[in-house]
Amino acid sequence: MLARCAAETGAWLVHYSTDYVFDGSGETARDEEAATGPLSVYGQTKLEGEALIRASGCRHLILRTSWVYAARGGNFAKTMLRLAAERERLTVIDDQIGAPTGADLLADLTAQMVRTAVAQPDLDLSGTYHAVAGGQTSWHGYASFVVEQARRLGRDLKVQTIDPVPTTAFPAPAKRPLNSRLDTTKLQATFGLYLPPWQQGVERMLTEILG
Ligand SMILES: NC(=O)C1=CN([C@@H]2O[C@H](COP(=O)(O)OP(=O)(O)OC[C@H]3O[C@@H](n4cnc5c(N)ncnc54)[C@H](OP(=O)(O)O)[C@@H]3O)[C@@H](O)[C@H]2O)C=CC1
Ligand SMILES: Cc1cn([C@H]2C[C@H](O)[C@@H](COP(=O)(O)OP(=O)(O)O[C@H]3O[C@@H](C)C(=O)[C@@H](O)[C@H]3O)O2)c(=O)[nH]c1=O
Repeated sequence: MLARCAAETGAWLVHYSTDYVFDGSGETARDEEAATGPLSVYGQTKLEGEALIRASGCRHLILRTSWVYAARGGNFAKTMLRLAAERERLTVIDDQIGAPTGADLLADLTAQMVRTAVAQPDLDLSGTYHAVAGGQTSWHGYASFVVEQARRLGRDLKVQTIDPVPTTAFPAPAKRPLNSRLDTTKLQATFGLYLPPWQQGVERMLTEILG
């Protein structure tokens, strides 16, 4: 419906999509042209949303992102902080690889992209872009970084050990992709934007909530 309205009025539509549109095979970063293959209903419906937007003919920016966090609301980092305060031992998956991405970074990117797209209609910047922070890690690497930084910021945590475990040790009703690496070359080259390493944004969020 939003896409139809945007097509009728000539408005731009910004849509946030996900790494979960892919099947997570392999070990290299996927670009926007890579074949999709969602493993879950969530990924499938996100992919269908993308397709409907493209088919509507509206001008759009589809931003595929991953592992989103913010200072407000719930997220994986906050779950880890809570569990690390309660328990001596955590077990965290180390074979799913991706990039934690801050909602603030996404907001900045979106603002810049919309400004450029609207100012230069002849360039036809409508399309799909991978939008994640730089670098990569596992959920285990992410959790370890959060605990280390929280301690640096003076938080007293009970946790002594963070055990790395494979996905198979963490049964979940919805399957998650193992490889969530997204190649952001297109976004950076098209809009001249820099994507900082994921640690920078996570550090900033922790300083905001703990500092
Ligand atoms: N979290 C992640 O790691 C990732 C998320 N995304 C995408 O980002 C988007 C946001 O995800 P996330 O922040 O995790 O989701 P949340 O569930 O945390 O937030 C969804 C927000 O949408 C609002 N909302 C839901 N339904 C409606 C509706 N019918 N009308 C108006 N508002 C509505 C909710 O309002 P209320 O609080 O009032 O219910 C809530 O504020 C989704 O499209 C998701 O697919 C993509 C990649 C990664
Ligand atoms: C709580 C916990 C989770 N985990 C694992 C399970 C899971 O694979 C991973 C992250 O858990 P979450 O439930 O936060 O993950 P999840 O909700 O699947 O996160 C995803 O959300 C959707 C919206 C997206 O689009 C994705 O990009 C991604 O961010 O951490 C552990 O290994 N140990 C733990 O103690």
